[in-house]
Amino acid sequence: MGRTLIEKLFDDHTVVAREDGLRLLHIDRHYFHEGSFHAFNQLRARGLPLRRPDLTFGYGDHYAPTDSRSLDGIADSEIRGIVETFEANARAHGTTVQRLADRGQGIVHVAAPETGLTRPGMSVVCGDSHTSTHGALGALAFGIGASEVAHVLATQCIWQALPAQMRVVMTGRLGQGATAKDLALALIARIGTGGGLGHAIEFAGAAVAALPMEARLTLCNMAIEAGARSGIIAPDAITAAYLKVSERWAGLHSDEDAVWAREVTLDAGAVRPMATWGTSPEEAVPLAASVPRVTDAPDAARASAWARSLDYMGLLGGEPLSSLGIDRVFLGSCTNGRLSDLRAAAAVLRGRRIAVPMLISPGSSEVKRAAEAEELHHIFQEAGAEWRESGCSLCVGTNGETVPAGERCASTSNRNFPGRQGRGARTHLVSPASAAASALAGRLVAA
Ligand SMILES: CC(C)[C@H](C(=O)O)[C@@H](O)C(=O)O
Ligand code: SF4
Repeated sequence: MGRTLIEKLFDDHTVVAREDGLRLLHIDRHYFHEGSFHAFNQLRARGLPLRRPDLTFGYGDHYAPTDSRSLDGIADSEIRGIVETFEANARAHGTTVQRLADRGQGIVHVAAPETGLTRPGMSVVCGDSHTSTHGALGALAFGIGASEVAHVLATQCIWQALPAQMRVVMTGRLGQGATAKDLALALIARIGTGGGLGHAIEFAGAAVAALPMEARLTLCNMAIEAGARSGIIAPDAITAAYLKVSERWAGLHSDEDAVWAREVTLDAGAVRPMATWGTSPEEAVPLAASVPRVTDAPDAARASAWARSLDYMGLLGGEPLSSLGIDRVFLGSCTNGRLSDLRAAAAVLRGRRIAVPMLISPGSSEVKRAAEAEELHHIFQEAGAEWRESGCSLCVGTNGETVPAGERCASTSNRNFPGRQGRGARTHLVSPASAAASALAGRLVAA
């Protein structure tokens, strides 16, 4: 029987296979950020050394201030303490670490792939759900919990069950003005945030094959919002060009006769620029459409979820999205903080002035340097936007940057749960081009 790419990578990394189906997998890359301090505490409590400092890489991202690159620039002593602990743990265990002022600093899911650390065929884990991003490079990549992080620190291995295999085939060519972010939102709107639960998703089809690498990273990043723990795309010539290598990774693809527990087909040509209207990534519609009414809900469960979402978002239902005034815009995050994302926004903003505040945080310090080399920052600043340093920033607000309660924010990040960008903040997830167009209009619109 044929195997899927994920099944092959599981087999390749299996050290021990237990009778109950659990496998002990060897981990090729373990990335960590400030949030992994619990795991380092567990390691210390048990008096264990770090098994493979050479395969463990730290990135300061969640608590990174975007207005300064020095620890002293962090006014909040609790936040400063978390960043200090992160750096101290890396130092104590001799890992590579990207601190605030280091050239390689950035959001782990942006900075690690761009330096070629994540490669096809590898197993990659991080104590962070969006580790699925790295699957865009043909790696078996998934987020793990704190006690699992401790296990990896101590053994460089992890026990895992093989997930069910799901294939999402995206046919045709991406529609006019639509991006990988819109593809992801359209998929999640269709299958729901539980659509990929218990599954690893392989993205395939002509529309996926045509996506540049940064767009693939965006797509796999959002696999977790569809409920899956992993997203993966078979490596090809685009992967090789991105990594600047000539390999072709023979065998790193699903066999023709592989068996899929679930298959979904999406016509990419029909996908339009999307936005979320509610408090779940599945509550998304085309920007040209209207907010749904509770009475449109397909079932009673959805009707009550929608009612709660509309209430939190300050909406009645029925409003055209383009009539919704916004208070601010965030461009950044591990979903859409890469150079191509900044270019897409700059193309919309060039020579124009924004109507509402816009904060731009590049996904990594390298993205920042590359954008400045192209003078994108001048376009942003002349448009009136704030050009900041790299970090998770307004995606999650753990660095202290938040959206004030009641404000509506068009954001290129990946989550819109209540309070995600700050207590009472109202998030509308969009692509970089739509975020820029919305900043100009002061309303939610497509470019
Ligand atoms: C803080 C971290 C563990 C969390 C995650 O797992 O994804 C964060 O990155 C997020 O996006 O919510
Ligand atoms: S940018 Fe957002 S989604 Fe990505 S790792 Fe940071 S907090 Fe999580």
